[in-house]
Amino acid sequence: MGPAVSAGSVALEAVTKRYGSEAVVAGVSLAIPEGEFFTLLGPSGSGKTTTLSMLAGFVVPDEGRVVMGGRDMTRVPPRGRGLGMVFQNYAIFPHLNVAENVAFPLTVRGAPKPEVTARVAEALAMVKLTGFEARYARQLSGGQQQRVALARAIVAHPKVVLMDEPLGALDKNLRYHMQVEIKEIQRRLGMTVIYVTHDQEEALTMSDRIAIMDRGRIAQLGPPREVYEKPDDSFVAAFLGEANLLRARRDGEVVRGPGGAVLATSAGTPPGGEALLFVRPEKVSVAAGLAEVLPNHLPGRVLHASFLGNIVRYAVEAGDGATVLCDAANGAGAVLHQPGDAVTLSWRAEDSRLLAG
Ligand SMILES: Nc1ncnc2c1ncn2[C@@H]1O[C@H](COP(=O)(O)OP(=O)(O)OP(=O)(O)O)[C@@H](O)[C@H]1O
Repeated sequence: MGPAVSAGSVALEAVTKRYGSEAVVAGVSLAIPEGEFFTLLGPSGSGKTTTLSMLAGFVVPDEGRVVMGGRDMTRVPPRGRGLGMVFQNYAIFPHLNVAENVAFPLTVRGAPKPEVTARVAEALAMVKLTGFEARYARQLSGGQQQRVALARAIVAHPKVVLMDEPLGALDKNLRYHMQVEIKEIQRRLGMTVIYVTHDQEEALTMSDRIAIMDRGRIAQLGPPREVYEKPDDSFVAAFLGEANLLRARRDGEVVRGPGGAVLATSAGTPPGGEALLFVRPEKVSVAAGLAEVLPNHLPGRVLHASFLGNIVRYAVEAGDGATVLCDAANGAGAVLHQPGDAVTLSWRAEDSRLLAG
């Protein structure tokens, strides 16, 4: 006997999908343990939906295997996979009321009526739609319709739920509420959720791990904080939030940045002399005046100051035409620098990384 395989585990093994000669998913391998909230994040066209569709069974890979709960599912049709699904355009049925919509996955397989009634009530309670049983889609807000879709996805207690931009059509506040609700339901039921989004904040707040996709491949995979703070390359750094990527070069033992300033970094050793120094805007502090030039101190001049409420974002010219973005918290007693002011930028070595140029 091999090791026990949890029913909710999901794996892709070297999966490739081509349309014509183009591989839109190119040799992707993933192993997702049961109960994980796993997100595929990436720009438009990077292969997220195609990857999810291969998990769902709507698309059959040209190469590789799809494995669920230890079973090869590569050629099993969607119905046979026992998954819950919430897709942005997988709308609820207009001719069925809320209770009938939610009951659908159970009624198609002929579940006994008392069980259907009990499960529908339970699922509607979870998405906070008790009392809405008799309504139709046209009598529901966008957020309520998405909740119905969510209730329908979980009603049969699937081990794995796939979600493709389920909150894409909702406004910001509603989106936030639904994010919290989805997370809560996922934890409560111990479901594996595989989630597709191109919204970086959503990915960061909801996920246990994120795979960042770039042109059909996984550029980086890890917990939110790791991919945000320790990007492996400039694509990941720039895609996930704001990033300063300053031209830098190795000069013997030291790294020099804009204006020849000596910069210490914690990690990253690209082979060549040319490199990019990565540091997030919120890790850069801005002080008035010109300080002594030490490692990780750059003299500069404020180009713009954008007041965003809780933070002030500065664009600072820092020599050799480099512009550095710095986010300063608008906390108690915060001093606002003005365009034209001479300032000194600084950050901790461990908050910066040297990436391939
Ligand atoms: N049926 C198809 N025939 C041909 N090309 C396709 C087909 N489906 C997807 N593609 C192409 O595959 C690439 C990946 O598409 P996919 O929908 O997986 O990307 P995505 O990352 O989900 O993008 P988005 O965020 O825009 O939904 C795109 O270039 C797309 O045009």
